[in-house]
Amino acid sequence: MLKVQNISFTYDKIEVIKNISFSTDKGKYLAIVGESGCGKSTLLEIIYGLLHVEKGTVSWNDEKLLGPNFYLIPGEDFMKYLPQDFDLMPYITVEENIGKNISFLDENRLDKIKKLLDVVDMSEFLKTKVVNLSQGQKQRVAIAKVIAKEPEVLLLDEPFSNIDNFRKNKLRRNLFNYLKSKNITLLVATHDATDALSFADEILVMKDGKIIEKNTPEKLYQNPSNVYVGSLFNEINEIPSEDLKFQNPSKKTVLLYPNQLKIVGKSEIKATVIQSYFKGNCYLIEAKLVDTIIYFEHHNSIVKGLEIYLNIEK
Ligand SMILES: Nc1ncnc2c1ncn2[C@@H]1O[C@H](COP(=O)(O)OP(=O)(O)OP(=O)(O)O)[C@@H](O)[C@H]1O
Repeated sequence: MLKVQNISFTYDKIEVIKNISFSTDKGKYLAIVGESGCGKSTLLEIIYGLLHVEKGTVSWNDEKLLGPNFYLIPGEDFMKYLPQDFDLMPYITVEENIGKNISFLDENRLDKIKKLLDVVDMSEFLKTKVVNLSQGQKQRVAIAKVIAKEPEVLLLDEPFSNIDNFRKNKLRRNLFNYLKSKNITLLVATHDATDALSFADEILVMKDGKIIEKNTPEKLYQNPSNVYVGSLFNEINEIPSEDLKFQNPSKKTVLLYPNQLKIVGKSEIKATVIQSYFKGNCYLIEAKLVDTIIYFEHHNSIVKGLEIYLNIEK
């Protein structure tokens, strides 16, 4: 089990990690999400041992990790970290880069390199020098290199930030399934809702250096505690309960995803259409409900100014 207890960290007198505690079990994938600057990368750097913390501890299987003041080379042997600015050696080949993390004594060295390149869909670049790759291709090689050592714990910071959508879906399916099959404990800092919702065992939500939620993807998505949490996964509406004609509401506002509002022939909820945005599988309709701008999904675009009636889908 990876355990983080009461960690705080300060950059230039500004506290950017504020008394954080959490744990995650071996073989689990914990996604770390939150707005830019909330402290995701700093947290990963602390866990890996790049940053020294005055307060708090990080432990793996009940053994306390000692941090950068105790090691000349940062990082623990059983752990690997892929930062946002992945470091590869540009003037050697993809094979040689990945090979740096596999022993020369390993009889299956080349097979292992090929298998890793298969995971990241880069097989045809085995003999290519890294300098001749695109940013997205470099990122895929960096992922292959970091998993080559089969660490017990893997920390990834925005691992698919340079990968196009066309390739991203296949890549993350391959990678997350591969890591699961190896029982590698995974922490991923990400802005991508799919990385977290579709693959993580649990999601940790950060805001201003603190953890504000930790739960399964289903529970977080279906019952977001506030608009900040919901908006990390999807467009979300925060609508005054009275505008939705709720009788004796328990809360002043209600959080609803766009697919939870449906146009009906007649209802008590009347809104005026402002704009329609094509989303591929549907249109996202922007409308005004009393004084609130709301968004809902519809199969057609709707002309500006039209008055429509809405119902809430359970
Ligand atoms: N080297 C540094 N010196 C001073 N402040 C820093 C340094 N690195 C990060 N910070 C600050 O620490 C806070 C947390 O930064 P961090 O990079 O951990 O956020 P993040 O959630 O990973 O952001 P992003 O999603 O944009 O990568 C930010 O306010 C940032 O400005």
